[in-house]
Amino acid sequence: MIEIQQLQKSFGAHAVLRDVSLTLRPGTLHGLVGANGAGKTTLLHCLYGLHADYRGTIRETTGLPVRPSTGLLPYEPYFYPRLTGREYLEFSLQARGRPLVDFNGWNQLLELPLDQYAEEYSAGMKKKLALLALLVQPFRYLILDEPFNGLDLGANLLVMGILRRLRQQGVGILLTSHLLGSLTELCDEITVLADGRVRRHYAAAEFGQVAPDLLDNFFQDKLAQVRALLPEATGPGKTAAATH
Ligand SMILES: Nc1ncnc2c1ncn2[C@@H]1O[C@H](COP(=O)(O)OP(=O)(O)OP(=O)(O)O)[C@@H](O)[C@H]1O
Repeated sequence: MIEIQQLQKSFGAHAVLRDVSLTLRPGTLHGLVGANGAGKTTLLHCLYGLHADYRGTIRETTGLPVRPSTGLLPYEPYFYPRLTGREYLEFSLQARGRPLVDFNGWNQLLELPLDQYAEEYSAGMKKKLALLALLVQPFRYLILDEPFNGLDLGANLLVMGILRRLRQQGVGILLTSHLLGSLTELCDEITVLADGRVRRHYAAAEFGQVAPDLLDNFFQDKLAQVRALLPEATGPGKTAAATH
């Protein structure tokens, strides 16, 4: 199990994470929700060791370091120029000191042109390639930053099926998404971040409360402002906006 306790991370004077504690258990899917800028990516980067200058503790309860047993799917995967998809996969394995494997089985699912330069892939294809690089390796934990973002409908369903299967095999998966429906369908628990803190942690039985809470806590005043900016139409065939 990975335990994050009282995590604090700032960029200069900007305190992004003020006090965040959560756990990632093997064999569970843990969803992380929060508004744009809430600090989700920052949290994942601290967890993966991309930021070292945080306060608080992040530890695997066995005492082993987190990084060697963890794979990260970045929000926007980056690929070196003039590297084919296949070469990127090979590089990913070599960087971890793993032997090369046959990519064909997984790629029959994701259908990427592996002999084309990765930098020339579409955004969705880049996401799939970064995901493929994780799927061909054994990891105890996966950290997935917006795994559904940019994927087509079929790939979304496929990835959901893959994540369920990995969970069943004991992998602990922490993922961010703005697609609340996907998270409630998939996850065992959901943590909502706001103001640099855990606003609330939800067990699966409480998922029905996530959307109403988000609406109540964060958006009710904004919806009132939308109603003020776009008043209800008054006459037949007329819009309020058109009367301005
Ligand atoms: N390298 C950086 N330098 C300075 N500020 C940063 C840096 N990275 C992130 N931030 C700031 O930290 C805050 C949290 O950013 P982060 O990317 O973690 O949010 P997020 O919850 O993942 O947002 P989104 O839903 O838009 O992806 C933002 O205000 C952002 O501007």
